[in-house]
Parts: sequence; structure tokens; C-alpha cells
Amino acid sequence: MPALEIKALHQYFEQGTVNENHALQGIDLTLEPGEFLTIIGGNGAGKSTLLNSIAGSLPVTHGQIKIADHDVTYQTVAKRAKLISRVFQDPKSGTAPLLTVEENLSLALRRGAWRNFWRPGVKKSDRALFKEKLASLNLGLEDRLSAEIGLLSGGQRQAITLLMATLQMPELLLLDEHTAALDPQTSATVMQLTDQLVRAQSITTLMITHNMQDAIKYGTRLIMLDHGRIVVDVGGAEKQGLTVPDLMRMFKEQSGSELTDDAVLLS
Ligand SMILES: Nc1ncnc2c1ncn2[C@@H]1O[C@H](COP(=O)(O)OP(=O)(O)OP(=O)(O)O)[C@@H](O)[C@H]1O
Repeated sequence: MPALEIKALHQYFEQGTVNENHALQGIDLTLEPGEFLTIIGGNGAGKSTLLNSIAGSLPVTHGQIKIADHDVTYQTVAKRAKLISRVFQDPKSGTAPLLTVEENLSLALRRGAWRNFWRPGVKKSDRALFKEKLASLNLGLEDRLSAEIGLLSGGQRQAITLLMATLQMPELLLLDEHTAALDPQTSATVMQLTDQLVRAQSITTLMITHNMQDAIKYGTRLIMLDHGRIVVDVGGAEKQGLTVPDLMRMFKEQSGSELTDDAVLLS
């Protein structure tokens, strides 16, 4: 059973108006369990629209989306959140700043099931688990369990957000340029942690990145989007041997134009 099955997905914005935008133009994409897909493409190619469609934050215009055999096409974000973890670009968006590191992790362990208390409780047995998980990140965070998250750096917060997203293994992990707001060195550290966490549990993952080197280096499969279509799809040994010039050439051959994205070209 595939972890993700997208069939003939179309997304229109402002359909039927002069501003109509056919942002996704028939996406077919199947991911087997444990596949780690990197997604690149120029500005406005449809990368975020694809992730938003999977997460449910955009209603689907046409097509079907199944996650682990559940048809989620018309499910609300909240309903499908049981299947999906998502990490965004802004390190502030994934954690509650006034809660401590262990309280944030405790929330993630219960997948947000905390409702009635002003602070989530932390069980002793959970604390041992959090210490162990944090130690595996090698950032010294295992000694900061009772620190407020808001006092940590962006990289530390993003590392904890990743840990929270993978604490209870999701069917799908969506990474939406999750290292883009970090400085290059921190970004590289968080990217390595991502790889470590994803591979340790074989989590089916989709990662948008503007960094072509990362898109090649990490993951098991790579797609390039252009004007709402998948124009390049490489995996296995072919992906391992890729270089940035290879990708630029493949993009040009398939799309008929040069890849124009300042962030991609400068990375
Ligand atoms: N909410 C919206 N309303 C109208 N148009 C939108 C909306 N969201 C995205 N679009 C348009 O859909 C197209 C795809 O946008 P999307 O954000 O998915 O691209 P992207 O590949 O993520 O680009 P970038 O790398 O610049 O973030 C673009 O033309 C964009 O302007």
C-alpha cells in the first residue's frame, strides 16, 4: 500500500475570473512507505500549493489524494492531522514559546490532545524519553528540558520542532523549506538532523527546498516542478550521481526554459 497517492490533482486560484491561475496542472505522484522526496522548482512553480493540498489547507479543485489508503481529498486539516506532521520555515511556528522544552514535547507526544490544563503535565517516564531523544540531536538540549522554548535560538527551536513532528511517527512528514530561515551553518546542522530522524524511522517525507545541493544530497527521490507540473522525477542510483548542472540541464530539456529562481541559483 502506498504511503501517498495523488491522482490527477488540479488546483485553480480565482477560477473563472480574469486572475484565474491554474497552479497545479494534473499532478500524479505515488510515494512508497519510507520514500524521502525532495521538491525543487522556480518561484510560483506550485511547490507550496502541492504541500498545502496534501495537508488540507487548500481545498482540492479536481483529483484525489490518499494517505496510507485513507482518501483525504475532502477531509479537513484537523481530521488528516492525525496522519501528517508538518514543519514550516519559521522556527517560531512549530512550538509554543511560553511553554518549556519538555512541555512542548509532552504536547507532541499526545499529538495536541491537551486541552483542559493551562500547562501540560510531564510524566517522569516521558522526561527520560525526552532526555534520550534530545541527547541524540547532539545540541546539548537534554540539559534544557525546563527552559522556555522562546529563549532558544532559531536552530534549536527548529531541531525541537522536528523532534516533535517525529516523536509519534506520522504517515507523512511535510517539510516546507524548514531550513530556509536559518544561517547556512545552522541550516546544515538541522538538515543533517532531519536526515537522521527521517531515516531512523523510515518516515515517508516530502521536503521543499530551494537548495539544489540539499535536494540532491538528501532523500531517496527528487522531483522538479514547473508551472504546476512535474517535469523531472529521479530516484535511486540516478539521483545519487546527480550534479547541479545535470539538474539544470534536465529542467531545461523538459520544461523548455531555464530555471529562474534567485534562491535556487544562489544556493
Ligand atoms: N492563495 C493564493 N491565491 C492566489 N494565487 C495563489 C495563492 N497561492 C499561490 N498562488 C499562486 O499559485 C502559483 C503557485 O504558487 P506556490 O506558492 O505553490 O509556488 P511555489 O513553487 O511554492 O513558489 P515559491 O518558491 O516562490 O514559494 C503561483 O502563481 C502563486 O502566485
